[in-house]
Amino acid sequence: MRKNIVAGNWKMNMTYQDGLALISEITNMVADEVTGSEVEIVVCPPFPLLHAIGKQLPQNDHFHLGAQNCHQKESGAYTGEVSAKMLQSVGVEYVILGHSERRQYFREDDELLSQKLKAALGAGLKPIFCVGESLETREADDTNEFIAKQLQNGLFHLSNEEFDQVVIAYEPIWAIGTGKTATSQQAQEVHAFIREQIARAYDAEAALNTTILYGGSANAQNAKELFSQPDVDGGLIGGASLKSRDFTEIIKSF
Ligand SMILES: O=C[C@H](O)COP(=O)(O)O
Repeated sequence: MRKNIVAGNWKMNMTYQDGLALISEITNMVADEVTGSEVEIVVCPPFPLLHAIGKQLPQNDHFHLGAQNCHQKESGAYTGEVSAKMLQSVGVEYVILGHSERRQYFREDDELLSQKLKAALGAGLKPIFCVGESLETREADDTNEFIAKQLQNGLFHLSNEEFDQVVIAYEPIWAIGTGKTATSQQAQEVHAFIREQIARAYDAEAALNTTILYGGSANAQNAKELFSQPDVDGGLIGGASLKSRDFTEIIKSF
């Protein structure tokens, strides 16, 4: 079901104490703003903070807990890893998969991501699946081809029922953490293209019902313009999700 979502990806930031202080500020600031609105806020802290942050989230339809990664297996001898089932057991509802930082630094490829998607869905989690091109790809005018391939190889093997649970995040790599945001027109073009690809792989209804978020230097100043685009359903926010005032402003941008 298509929704307006603002997801905060804290990445590898925040100690336990800092995280609790941040979430308390966010929930206090946001409380009145979201009453009557339909926006979903997904908070994605690092693993050690998940349970405690989940406990601090108001028990209403607006706040949801997300993780930043999961392992592809359900359990076993995988030292240092965390399974989707473990995440689900501490109240996690969403999990970010295919983030460009994981593709780049941890060599996660389409094959592995396909397995992670299955594991997440099998544990009842909703994947936030990231796609996005490098600057080189954009400058070579290959953005659409690249995104189509990421969707085809990483995501479109899912059944209709599985795909129904997925949120897509378009995150141009050149815009992540660089302060260089895609223009609202650039974001809209790619989001519309992603919807076309979904319609081809599944059907028009699936395309219409999929939530597609934009990520990459989204902030309190540009969120309104980005979110006003017809195919942009919200944002996956990195840096600005670590500042309560900025994150609240972004949430208010719908
Ligand atoms: O997951 C979030 C994205 O990577 C965007 O990060 P950013 O808002 O710091 O550019």
